[in-house]
Amino acid sequence: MVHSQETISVRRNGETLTIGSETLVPGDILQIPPHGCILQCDAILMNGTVIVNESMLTGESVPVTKVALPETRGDSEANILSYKEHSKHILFCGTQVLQTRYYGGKPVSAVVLRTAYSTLKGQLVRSIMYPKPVDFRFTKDLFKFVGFLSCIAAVGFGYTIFVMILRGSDARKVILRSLDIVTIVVPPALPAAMSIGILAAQMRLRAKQIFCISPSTINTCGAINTVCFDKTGTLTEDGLDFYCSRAVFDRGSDPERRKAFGTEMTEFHIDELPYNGELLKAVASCHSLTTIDNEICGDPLDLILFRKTGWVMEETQSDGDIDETARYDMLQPTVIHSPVAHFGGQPDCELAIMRQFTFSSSLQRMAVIVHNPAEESHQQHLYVKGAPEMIASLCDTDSIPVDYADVVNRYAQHGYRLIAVAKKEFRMNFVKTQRVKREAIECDLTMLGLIVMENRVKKQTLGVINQLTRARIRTIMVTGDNLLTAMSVARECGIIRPNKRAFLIDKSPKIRKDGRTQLILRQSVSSSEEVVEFDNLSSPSEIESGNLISSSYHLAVAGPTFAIICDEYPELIERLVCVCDVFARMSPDQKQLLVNKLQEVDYTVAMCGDGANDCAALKAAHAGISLSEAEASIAAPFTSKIADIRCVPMVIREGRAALVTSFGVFKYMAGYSLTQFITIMQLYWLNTNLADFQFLYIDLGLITMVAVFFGYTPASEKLSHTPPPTRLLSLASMLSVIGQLIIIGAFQLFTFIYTSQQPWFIPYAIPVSHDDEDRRSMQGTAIFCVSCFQYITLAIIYSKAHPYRKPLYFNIPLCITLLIVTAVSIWITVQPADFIIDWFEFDPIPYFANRLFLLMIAVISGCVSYLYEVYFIEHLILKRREKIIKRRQIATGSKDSNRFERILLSIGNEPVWLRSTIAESCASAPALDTLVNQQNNHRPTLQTNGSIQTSNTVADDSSAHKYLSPTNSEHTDRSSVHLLNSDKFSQVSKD
Ligand SMILES: Nc1ncnc2c1ncn2[C@@H]1O[C@H](COP(=O)(O)OP(=O)(O)OP(=O)(O)O)[C@@H](O)[C@H]1O
Repeated sequence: MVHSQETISVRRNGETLTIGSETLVPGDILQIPPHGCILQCDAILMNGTVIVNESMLTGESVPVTKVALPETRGDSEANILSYKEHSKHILFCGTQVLQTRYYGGKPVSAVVLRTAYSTLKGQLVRSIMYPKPVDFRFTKDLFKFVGFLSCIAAVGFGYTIFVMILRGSDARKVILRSLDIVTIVVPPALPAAMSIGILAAQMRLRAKQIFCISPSTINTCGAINTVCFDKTGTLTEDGLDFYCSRAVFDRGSDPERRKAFGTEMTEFHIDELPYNGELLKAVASCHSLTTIDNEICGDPLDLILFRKTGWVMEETQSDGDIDETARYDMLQPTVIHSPVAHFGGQPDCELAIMRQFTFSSSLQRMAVIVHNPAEESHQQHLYVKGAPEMIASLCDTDSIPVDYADVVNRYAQHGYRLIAVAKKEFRMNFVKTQRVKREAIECDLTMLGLIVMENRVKKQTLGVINQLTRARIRTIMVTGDNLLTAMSVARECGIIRPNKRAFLIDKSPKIRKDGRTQLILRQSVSSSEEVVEFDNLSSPSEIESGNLISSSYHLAVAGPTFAIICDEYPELIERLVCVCDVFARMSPDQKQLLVNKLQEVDYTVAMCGDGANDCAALKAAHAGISLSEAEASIAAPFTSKIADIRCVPMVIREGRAALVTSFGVFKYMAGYSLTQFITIMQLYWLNTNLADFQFLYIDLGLITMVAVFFGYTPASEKLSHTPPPTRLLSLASMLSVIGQLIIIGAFQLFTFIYTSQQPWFIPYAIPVSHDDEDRRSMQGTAIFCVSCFQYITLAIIYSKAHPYRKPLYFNIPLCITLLIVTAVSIWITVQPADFIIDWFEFDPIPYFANRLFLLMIAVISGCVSYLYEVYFIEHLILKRREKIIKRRQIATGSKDSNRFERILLSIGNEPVWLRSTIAESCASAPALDTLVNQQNNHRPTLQTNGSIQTSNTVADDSSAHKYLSPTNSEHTDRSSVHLLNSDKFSQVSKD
């Protein structure tokens, strides 16, 4: 079965894969489209043929083979491109690596492949690897405008035939001239000219270490109004710091207090840990690290934890005798052991990793089966580590401390990243361990403890988020991490503004009367300790009038609740994505779904991320920006070598500059062709034409040179409040081009008439011979001279692009070109040399005063054009547009508030209003009825200005902070989103 269509869609259905209605069986051959695709379970397929094998159908986990890798090149972009270019077949499929290439200055290691592999495994075919084609209104408008120009060409075509026949021209001349008109009106150089701004922007981005593999996306970036950020590695540092571990101890016979967390341990000491140091053994063995060039590589989290244990990893036969790439074929497992006590001593503990279940974002966990050689041969240990909720759901409830949720929430609400660790012991022989299904053994686990990691916000993050907010670009966090951690980080980095209240939507165990899951809204109380700089963000009146993209509230939601809303409340989803700013515990598919939903409500979305779990969203977004050179960059059109989010405003600024450049070039090219069209129409009336040299001077000297340098004006340093127009066929653009043509046409006509009225005027005589056509006419000479300045005026007018580009004088090559052509045009007009008269086939204007008068006509024409553009188009039309945008933003602001209100109402059909408190405050918690009153006071009400207001009786931030601060003083230096603790807070129902 050969599939040669552009895209293939392969769906998993039970144990089979299908393409459309056809079911794949082993042995089937798939032809992969040039841009590649990801198959469900075992393969990233790149441009080639793949034979379907058994493991692809069953989704079996198979080890990745390491292959020899060629020399790497330093240039990151070249590597990305060559990676894409050369990975023609399959990166890995089944048990074989068919082809592997170097990438991003480093070999594509087994680790990278494994990460991608594990992320993809078990999921439906998600995406084509290459960025999707850009669907942008600008391109559509472009085609429409070219269609409009073709109509004008058709009119000119008809006119030419009519005039030529009227003047008695022969058929050859009629055909030649009428077809000439078509090439004049629809300039063939238009596509090349249009890409100049994009190329210049791409070069500037490259200089800033941002590489773009899909240049057409640059223009789209000019219209970005929403940016989704991944959290870990994007907003926060990639490298985490180990903060502490909290082991679970057995505290005796009281079933209530049997399992409890021990104190915070900043070091792993085997003798201080319960269960014989199982937590340490789990942390040391449960990872997917590998050695490349004698260096341990892999997931940063795994790396930090492994280093913290101080244990040693020995991959198969790492004595140098065996080639690194051949080791995966050997059966001997990787061994990790505790450090040797002294020189020549034996390690206390040695563990062999028999099987690895790699980390998966959707499963939120990874696991290993390990064997201790000192134990009986069939005795195996399973160590699992992952998201606390996920691990808890796989554990025996008896093994989970009662305060588990409290402890997890307390760390999470201060922005710590948590990993839970669990174990299981079982007996199984080696062969079975290789075959056993993951789900079959990852159950009935014993909780070993929590690992707490510090995940600091990058120092550049806050500034960039503020910059985007000032430019009224919406920022959203979409992360796979815990909701409370996400909200804390969102507040710290300014996505949740310090002056705003945050609510989170949660699912309740209750079912509504209509059979849908009941949703509840919880309120988070913000700490006011972090003051985010607003600079000149907005005047208070602007905020009051709702002139900000977001309303006065922030909403947050976690993946599982998001899934329920998608399934059971489809009518809410559109409103939700308009007002919700934090999306946590999102699986890779949900990240992509969110981007799609935002696009459906007409947002132009950029996604910035770094992990394999962001690939789908990076590809789905209008502009995907990858901060990593690993797998994310394959899906994203932009890859920043500098791994922080400063690249986002840079890309948007360059995108805006490129977009306005494309607009400018297009209007310039349209203006030029129509100006020439007007000139030609008049000359055809006389049955003459411009001379070859005149055409050459206009096309090469004036148009091509100007068009080449047009895009070199750098992007403005500041992100302006209003985005550039994205519609080519907007009122302003159309009025500009048409108005300029009327002005240009009027002045040319005046020149034509003026010349023919002069006493020295000699009318054009139609030549007798066809072979040596004499095109010299006085009107032709006069119009040519005036039109040269009109082209220059158009270039000056259309290369202005404040506030998206710097002023024209920053574009030195263009300024020099304009100065040279102006000087040459003055010379040609006022005092042409004999050879110029000869080459340009002038019928010279005899008197200097008249030639000067022509120059004056050109100057007046230029001034009128300039004033028309500046005062009529920019001040009247574009300023009005800005006002309309502002008004719309106000309307959107209140619409968002309305949406928010409606969400509250929809959720609150049977409202359960929840007041946030935590364990410590419960002792002094007010009585239930007090809480009911308080809660009702907190109910948001819609204000006249459309914003939502809660009562002033909300506990002030400082008191909330006093209540909610954890005992450890180190916590206080982190911004916190103080949220309810699900078990301990007082739940207040208003039904
Ligand atoms: N190497 C790992 N081993 C085990 N569990 C992990 C590992 N890395 C992450 N986790 C857990 O799985 C969860 C989901 O991880 P995922 O990579 O999808 O998102 P993230 O890294 O937390 O956030 P982001 O989407 O912002 O990068 C994490 O919150 C963490 O609890």
